[in-house]
Amino acid sequence: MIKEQFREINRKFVEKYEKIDDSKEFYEFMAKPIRQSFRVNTLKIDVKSVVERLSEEFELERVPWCKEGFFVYGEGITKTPEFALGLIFMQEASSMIPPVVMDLKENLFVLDMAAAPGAKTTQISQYMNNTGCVIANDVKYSRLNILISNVQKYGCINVVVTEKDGRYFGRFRDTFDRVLLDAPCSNVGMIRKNYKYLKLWRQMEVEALSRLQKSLILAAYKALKPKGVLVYSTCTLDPEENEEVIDYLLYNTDAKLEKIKLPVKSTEPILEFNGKRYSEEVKKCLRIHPQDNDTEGFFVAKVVKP
Ligand SMILES: C[S@@+](CC[C@H](N)C(=O)[O-])C[C@H]1O[C@@H](n2cnc3c(N)ncnc32)[C@H](O)[C@@H]1O
Repeated sequence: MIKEQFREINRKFVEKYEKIDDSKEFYEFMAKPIRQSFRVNTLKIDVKSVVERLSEEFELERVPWCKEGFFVYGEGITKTPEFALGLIFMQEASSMIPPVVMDLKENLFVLDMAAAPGAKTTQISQYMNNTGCVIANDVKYSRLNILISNVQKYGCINVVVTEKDGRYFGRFRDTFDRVLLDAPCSNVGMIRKNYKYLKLWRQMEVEALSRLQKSLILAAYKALKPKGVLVYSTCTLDPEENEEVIDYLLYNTDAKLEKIKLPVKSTEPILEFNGKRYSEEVKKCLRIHPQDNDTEGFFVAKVVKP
């Protein structure tokens, strides 16, 4: 049984996840290899042309919640000229959601607080049609090369890359029209991609990340303009890194949550965990378990500033 295999690798993980999702499907999908998907880069080409050409070689299936997104079946998509030329970006389907719900349009001032390697930065730039300005920031010098090379490869001329701790941006009060905090997290959603994330998972690390995420989201909210939109996302399923972070923001600021309406299946957000009760408002967040849509596990919250 898959759960028992998981237990052999990381007993504490299974003990905790018995309280989050103990279904057979959860473990089945956690062990199943992830489907490949890509997003068409409409800064360089239209969706129809790419789909027509790639359909000669691959079976494609639309991602229901992202009109430029496709699942791809068959080997070799990263060996195609489309990939080499930056016409498609290999991106996990659930990770396409945050830019889709940011209400992006031309000429906005946007902060992508934790941006490397740039999947969402390039998607944001694309939705702004290369206008306005996107500050794509990451704290890790070693990850900036890949961020910069993706920005160049995908033809994003409205992006400026910075190397700061995300909390630095809190000083720019009421500045950005949109902020994305795609936070560093314990990567439980990525276990499907690589079992190393199961081996590496530690509750102590989850708690440390939760503290970091709370300070990052507070800075992100400070930097947001009134009437602006802040999107918070993680690719993990631990409530301390998801609902608890959003509950913390709601408790400490005047932030409001907006319900995310997309054609995507989801799991009820968690309202109470280990004796901590969260605001009922967190019901508006999107908690995606791997079996919901056969994707990575993912969490998204859409916040607005009055
Ligand atoms: C989930 S990844 C971001 C993925 C990226 N948004 C994308 O779509 O390609 C989280 C990122 O947060 C960065 N990070 C970690 N701590 C940070 C901090 N204090 N401030 C800013 N970025 C941070 C990591 O280096 C990592 O690149």
